[in-house]
Amino acid sequence: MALVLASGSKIRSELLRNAGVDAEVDPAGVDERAVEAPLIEAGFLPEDLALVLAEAKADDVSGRRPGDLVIGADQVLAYEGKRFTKPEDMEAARRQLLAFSGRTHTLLSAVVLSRDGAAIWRHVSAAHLTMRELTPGFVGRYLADVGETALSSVGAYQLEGPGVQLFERIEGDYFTILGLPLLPLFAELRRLGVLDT
Ligand SMILES: Nc1nc2c(ncn2[C@H]2C[C@H](O)[C@@H](COP(=O)(O)OP(=O)(O)OP(=O)(O)O)O2)c(=O)[nH]1
Repeated sequence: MALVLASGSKIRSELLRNAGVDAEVDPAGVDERAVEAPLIEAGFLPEDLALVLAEAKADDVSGRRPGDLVIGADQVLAYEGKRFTKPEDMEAARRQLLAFSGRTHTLLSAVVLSRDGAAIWRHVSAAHLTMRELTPGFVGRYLADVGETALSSVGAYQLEGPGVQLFERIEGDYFTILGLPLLPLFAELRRLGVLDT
């Protein structure tokens, strides 16, 4: 039985590797926008959207890898009742950061374990991040500094990098913010006998 990460996210595979957890990377082939469209229509909450998408990815990969244990994850940003995905381009990233300036947004990170195409464990956690008042000049210099990496994160920042300079307060788990709530995931992997106790 292999442990598999159904994600193309660099940070997610990095977090597992740095934690000494061997997981084979096998990104899911799920059209996230198609999966979520009817759910958004139906008024699903952001945390439920994240869970559904994480489960869709885990089920997609575990369905074609009999017997393997597959980790699916998804992160959604919620702000004033709206859901944000990764910014399309640098201009969208600039607008998004200025809109969040001085306000608090929430990151919801869901993680699901699936085997043989069915979920066996689900978890979602939230973190609340308060940005300090940002000037257009600062945002411009920040984006020039980080470049296109701003587009690989749902909030247009990487907390472990210069993104931390955007914030005045953070409530919640660091790994939830990076996109993979390691502590509850590892507790379940220990319970399943996959990780050493
Ligand atoms: N390095 C870094 N990445 C972050 C941070 N906050 C969010 N992210 C990343 C984690 C995920 O890769 C991405 C959230 O988007 P998704 O959950 O849709 O995952 P993504 O499309 O990247 O990969 P996947 O759908 O799992 O194949 O944002 C951060 O502070 N640092």
